[in-house]
Amino acid sequence: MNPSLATATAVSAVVPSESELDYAASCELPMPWATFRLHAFVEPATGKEHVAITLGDVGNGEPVLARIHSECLTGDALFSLRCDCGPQLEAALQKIAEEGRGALFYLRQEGRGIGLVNKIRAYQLQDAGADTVEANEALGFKPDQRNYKLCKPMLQHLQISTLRLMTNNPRKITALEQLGLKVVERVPLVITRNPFNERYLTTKAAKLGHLF
Ligand SMILES: Nc1nc2c(ncn2[C@@H]2O[C@H](COP(=O)(O)OP(=O)(O)OP(=O)(O)O)[C@@H](O)[C@H]2O)c(=O)[nH]1
Ligand SMILES: [Zn+2]
Repeated sequence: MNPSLATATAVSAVVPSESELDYAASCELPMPWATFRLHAFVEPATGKEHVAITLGDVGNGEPVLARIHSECLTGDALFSLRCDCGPQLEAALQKIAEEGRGALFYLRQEGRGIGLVNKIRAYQLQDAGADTVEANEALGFKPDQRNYKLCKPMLQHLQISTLRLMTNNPRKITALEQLGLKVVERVPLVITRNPFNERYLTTKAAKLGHLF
């Protein structure tokens, strides 16, 4: 690689920016199901790094099969059975590969926006009997602190205008529509229950409106 190009790219990633989200770089990402494309973005206000993973021609105007996935280190990377995040991530990438076209947005809003350490505090309260909503509230947080506004510049960058969204969460669709984004279809993403996530999934349906 040309060394002057490497320097220019690295410097541009740290130049202060007033935009909501800056595109940084993209590369090929071979996965077990297909070779996807990985796009990196930086949120100047927080320094958080977000990614989108795409397959096929997502910018051709046709609705895009998409997953907007919130970070869950325990479920996505550490095989935790307390939630359904890891299997949902895998199922979404598999469905996109089956269609040959789609996008997954991996947003760094761990623990429904409260962060990893607070999520572990919430799990500790759940080990003592609280449900997932009560635990957030006991820590002084709303049940769901997430914000999907970063999806807008990511979608614009990828020239995606309409989504067929893989989710069981109707509040996520409402939040996206309030941002002016078009969701033309909800594609369910239901994962097999296990004894460890049973109560969590039941609480999500009863208190957070998830459809299973
Ligand atoms: N605060 C908190 N966050 C959790 C807990 N369990 C999972 N999470 C986080 O919840 C987020 C995923 O939320 P879900 O409700 O499973 O999914 P969703 O994105 O709202 O809905 P789907 O699109 O149907 O998956 C991730 O950021 C996880 O880290 C918990 O008990 N407490
Ligand atoms: Zn999870």
